[in-house]
Amino acid sequence: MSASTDYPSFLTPKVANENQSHDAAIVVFVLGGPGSGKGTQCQKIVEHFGFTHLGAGDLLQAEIDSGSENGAMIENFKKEGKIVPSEITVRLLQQAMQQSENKKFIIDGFPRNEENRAAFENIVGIEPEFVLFFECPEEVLTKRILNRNQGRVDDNVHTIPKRLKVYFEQTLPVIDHYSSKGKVQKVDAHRSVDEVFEGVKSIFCRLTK
Ligand SMILES: Nc1ncnc2c1ncn2[C@@H]1O[C@H](COP(=O)(O)OP(=O)(O)OP(=O)(O)O)[C@@H](O)[C@H]1O
Ligand SMILES: Nc1ccn([C@H]2C[C@H](O)[C@@H](COP(=O)(O)O)O2)c(=O)n1
Ligand SMILES: [Mg+2]
Repeated sequence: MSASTDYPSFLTPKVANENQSHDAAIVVFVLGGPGSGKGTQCQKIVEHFGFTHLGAGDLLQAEIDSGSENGAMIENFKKEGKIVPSEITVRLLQQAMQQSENKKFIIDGFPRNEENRAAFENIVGIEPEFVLFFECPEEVLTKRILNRNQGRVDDNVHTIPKRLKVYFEQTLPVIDHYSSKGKVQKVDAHRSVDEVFEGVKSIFCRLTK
């Protein structure tokens, strides 16, 4: 799969159920622990497969930066490693999807908990095509985050354990949910960026058959 115009067949818009029209969006959720490489790999997926990348955390950060009325509350949740109320995050995702001319989205860092998942289902009404899951040991996650150096308010020894706790207690059950529906595509993320992307590519290519 080389050019971004060379889309695999599963990306062709289709009618998933009676509530979805022919031009319904295609959604892939991207999950994994904090620092597992979701954002890094999403950039590469965009380049190779022509998706639009929507980072839930990035959209929330943009709300903070814009000085919106919810900004201070969102920043507090982020500092404490907590999940922002789903209605806010889902509305931001929905707006970004509606404003995009693309209909193929990788949604990174979402759904982080059961409330996120239910809100997306109720408000947006689209089931993910599949869920890409980056699996990585906890100690590697911590090292990567502490080395990230991007000035994030949550990349510190106070917040990292809280983020990991939320991941294990709230996000893994969401992954289990999709796993029980046969929708999870797991990738070993404890390898180099290029090796991880080889795994990602093979998943996209396999799903075209
Ligand atoms: N395969 C890899 N090997 C080593 N370092 C990596 C790898 N993938 C990403 N990194 C680095 O690890 C850090 C975290 O990566 P990234 O920001 O992509 O993770 P993330 O899953 O989006 O994290 P978060 O959930 O906190 O947003 C970055 O500094 C990135 O450059
Ligand atoms: N579905 C989401 C995604 C993110 N957040 C908040 C809490 C996270 O710690 C922070 C950063 O997200 P990341 O960039 O690590 O994906 O944003 C949330 O509340 N709900
Ligand atoms: Mg990220």
